Amino acid sequence: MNAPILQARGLMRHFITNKPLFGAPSIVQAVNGVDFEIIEGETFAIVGESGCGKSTLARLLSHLIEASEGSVIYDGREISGLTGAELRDLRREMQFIFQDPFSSLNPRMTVGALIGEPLRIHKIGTPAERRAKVAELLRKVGLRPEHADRYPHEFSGGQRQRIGIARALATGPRIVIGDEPVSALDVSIQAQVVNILEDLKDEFGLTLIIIAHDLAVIRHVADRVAVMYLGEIVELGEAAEVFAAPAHPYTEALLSAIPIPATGARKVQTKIEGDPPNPISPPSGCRFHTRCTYVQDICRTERPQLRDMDQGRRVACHFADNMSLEGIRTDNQARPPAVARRFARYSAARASMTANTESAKLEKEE
Ligand SMILES: Nc1ncnc2c1ncn2[C@@H]1O[C@H](COP(=O)(O)OP(=O)(O)OP(=O)(O)O)[C@@H](O)[C@H]1O
Repeated sequence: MNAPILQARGLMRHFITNKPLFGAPSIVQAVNGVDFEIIEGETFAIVGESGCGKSTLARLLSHLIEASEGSVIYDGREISGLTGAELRDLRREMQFIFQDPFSSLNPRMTVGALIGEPLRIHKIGTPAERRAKVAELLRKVGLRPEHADRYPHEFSGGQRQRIGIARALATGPRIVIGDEPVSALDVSIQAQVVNILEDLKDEFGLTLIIIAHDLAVIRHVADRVAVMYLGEIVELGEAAEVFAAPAHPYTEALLSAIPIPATGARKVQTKIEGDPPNPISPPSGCRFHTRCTYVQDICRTERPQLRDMDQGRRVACHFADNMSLEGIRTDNQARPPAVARRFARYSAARASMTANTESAKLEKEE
């Protein structure tokens, strides 16, 4: 059974901006209290519109920035307390792939130096071993060892992102976080790069966290998906099932904007109008109520909690109930085998976490 490798608990990050609103400093609620766990070996996607807090969440998970409140637990340890060797281990074990392959690679370094740099920083191997590792990684991402002597500008966008992937894999990480890893690339090569990432994930036994504003990018690769709106998670569940039957009106609206592959047409079921509200002054009640087709009075005043529904799904909506999940197969037998396996793994991990939390509570009480 795979255990949770990363957990967010009541995670919050607020920024104080320099632009005062009515004379007082403004506070941007970039991430506003999120709870979830990522299971070792899964591909976990975080999706939502631009500005909803995805990148801030990724930076919190990897301890690149401090949380305002709440905690991140990596492999059973709270990361805010890590220092020295433990912090270096975390940096080695958790690597990033950035959005823009044009600006994220230093143009003055050769590809070999770029891929080998994390090995040098972490003092892994001799120079000869590092060169051999660079050659191996170049092959793994579909490039050639002789490309090590060239410079990033000699490569296409897709090739540069492969170089970024090779660099991320150099230190043998356990978790790779791709922050919009393909959104700067031509649509025709996005799938290639995502597939390489997925293949390498299986080969190296990685846990993959993919951040995307475009659901089409993660549709075929994510095991589970967390949908964010204005700093909060509004829906979380098995990707195949969230895609088949979205329970939150925002997820439904996001999905309706995905082009239908055969025709390129957009399947418009639910309209999502306007831009997301400003996270400096988010709407009261449900943050999505100003754009929700199904809005009711209660949505304007009471904030819905993220609650457990059927089949590991968690949803924050006053009106999401089991009815909206009726399209989902209820018995594990009827699921496609891969989904059934992942679901079993996830349910078992959740059950063990709940049991651990309960026994910790009991110990505390005793
Ligand atoms: N250092 C910062 N100081 C002030 N505000 C910030 C800072 N970093 C992020 N924000 C604000 O926090 C909110 C969330 O930003 P974030 O970059 O995490 O969103 P995102 O979903 O990743 O968006 P995008 O896809 O456009 O990068 C935005 O309103 C952003 O302007």
